[in-house]
Amino acid sequence: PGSTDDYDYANYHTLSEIYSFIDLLVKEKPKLVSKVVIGKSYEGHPLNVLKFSTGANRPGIWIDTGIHSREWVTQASGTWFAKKIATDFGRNAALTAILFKFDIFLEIVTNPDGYDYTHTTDRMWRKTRKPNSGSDCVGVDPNRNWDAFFGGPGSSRDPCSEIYHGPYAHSEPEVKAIVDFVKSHGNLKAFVSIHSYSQMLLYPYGYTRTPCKDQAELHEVVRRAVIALQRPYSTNYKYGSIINVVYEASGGSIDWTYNQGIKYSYTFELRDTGLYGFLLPANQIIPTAEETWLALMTIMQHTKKH
Ligand SMILES: O=C(NO)N[C@@H](Cc1ccccc1)C(=O)O
Ligand SMILES: [Zn+2]
Repeated sequence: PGSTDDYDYANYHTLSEIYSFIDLLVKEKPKLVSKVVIGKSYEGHPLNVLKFSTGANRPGIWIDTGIHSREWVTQASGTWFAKKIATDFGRNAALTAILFKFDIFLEIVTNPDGYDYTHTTDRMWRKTRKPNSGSDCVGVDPNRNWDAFFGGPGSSRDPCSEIYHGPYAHSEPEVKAIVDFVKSHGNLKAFVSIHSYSQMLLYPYGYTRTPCKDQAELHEVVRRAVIALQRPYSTNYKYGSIINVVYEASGGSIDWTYNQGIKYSYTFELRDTGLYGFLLPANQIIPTAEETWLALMTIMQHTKKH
């Protein structure tokens, strides 16, 4: 399309269509939006991060979608978030205030090789697409590859497993690129990783039942975020720590970011609760993105106040 106004937010798109959207948004809003390439995927696709910034040396808020490639409503929601931020800046007081205090970094296609593969070959692909030496099975679970109790329970050493943790922590270029970005930026105040499905809003830890030190505060934030999310379409979310609400999982991204000192580390599990699962109908993209945005605004406003 000639403009991001004409992009079809109510449909799923290919990798190249999303890359074109990203470049178009940067072209339309050069003062607010820029593209930061934080690395390359195994197959050589650029790891594109949209940066929304109103000035230099701001603390940052990170949002990633699509780390698991089959979770298509997340990349679609990420695209909608990008347009929402660009549209609301200067119009919505709360979002404008957030952007005067924080940069927002949004990685829409966090696993491009896997995403392309779900379009061409296997719609249900979850992992990266790097071959595993000594195995016919391809790919590592990018949400088990982080240096947070790496290789622990709730991950697998079997390259054929959907939760294979990889040969070593940060072995996957898609993960290493974010790790390096987080470390080099050095001033991220919130880190949100968006998955589907189950309708849950989660905070650390996944690898231990020991409550994280900020558990009370994080729980209060997600409680309020879920209430905000519920308003438009009465979508009900469960919330709490990963291990309590979902299952034990080691090597997860937000456990690592939390241990890096990024207190406001959260994972979303978007719609639905299993009726369609990963194959969520396209007509639910916009409602899902709209309700999720309300929860994200709650999280970002809390981050701004503390
Ligand atoms: O993949 C999904 N849902 O998409 N479930 C997540 C659950 C989770 C979330 C956060 C940290 C660890 C584990 C997973 O990676 O297994
Ligand atoms: Zn996932």
